[in-house]
Amino acid sequence: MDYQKILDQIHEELTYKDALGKVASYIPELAKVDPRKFGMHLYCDDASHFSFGDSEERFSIQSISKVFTLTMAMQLLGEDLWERVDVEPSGDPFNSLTQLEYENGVPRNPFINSGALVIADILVSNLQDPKRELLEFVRKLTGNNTIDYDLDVANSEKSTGYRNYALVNYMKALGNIKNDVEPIVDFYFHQCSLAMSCKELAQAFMLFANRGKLLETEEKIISKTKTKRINALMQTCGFYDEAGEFSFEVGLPGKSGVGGGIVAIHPSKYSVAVWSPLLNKKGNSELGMAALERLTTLTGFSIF
Ligand SMILES: NC(=O)CC[C@H](N)C(=O)O
Repeated sequence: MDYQKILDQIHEELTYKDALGKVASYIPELAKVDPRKFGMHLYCDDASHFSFGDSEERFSIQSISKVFTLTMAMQLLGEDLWERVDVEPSGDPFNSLTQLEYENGVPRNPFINSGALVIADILVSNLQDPKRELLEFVRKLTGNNTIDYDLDVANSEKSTGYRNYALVNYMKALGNIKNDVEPIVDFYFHQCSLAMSCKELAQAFMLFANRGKLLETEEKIISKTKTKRINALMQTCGFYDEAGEFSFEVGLPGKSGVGGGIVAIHPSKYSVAVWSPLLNKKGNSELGMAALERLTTLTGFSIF
């Protein structure tokens, strides 16, 4: 498969000029990002790399970080985790409060904000220094020790993160949060501020395309069963109330973030990341979704 040729075609076909989406502005620091940015990186299971555009420029990975924290929490708690968070698509926006009301404070899944905040609570309970351990985990997956939090983004979100504070407070009132509110949201805003490039995200997510092992060393990070479950959750819940649309158009497990990044994997073939900060109304990258639709159409392969 000539992946570079396919990526070049995608680069030629798609431009920010045709996109109707908008850069996220509810986190003030994200509003400063250049809307013309567009990059894509595909990492193949034979260790070859293919890319175009701004694929090596770091951006705020935002909700993509929820896959890393879920992986860490699954390692720590095993099956007990599912008593605190469910595994069903929400059909609601990522920051919705309403479902919690009639579902007793148990979030629908770990990829909506409420679910990720419960995961953050679990990591705060079980780890000495969760921010450092998350950083170490992501650095290990990428083999890159320069990956770090963007403190301007973390502080910016903290200053406007009323909904996330509300979600934690509400779940605490309903008994599904164990720690104080502040350390949980502090960890959550940091995880969302992780700055990574498409190349680094594709490297980090290869684990999920490679049955839980690092590609370079074959070191096992998580079991095949956990890998299967994380991929299933990305497939059904990775795009909030647009998870069906992403499955329909692209047909791969994936995860998006309001920084404009999307990562997807094709088990036993590749991991791929794309970045364009222009978001559609559901908070997913408009060009990113289009690029991945073209990828599975032009290659003729998806998981379906
Ligand atoms: N969908 C996202 O990427 C949302 C993450 C963002 N930090 C928030 O909590 O609102």
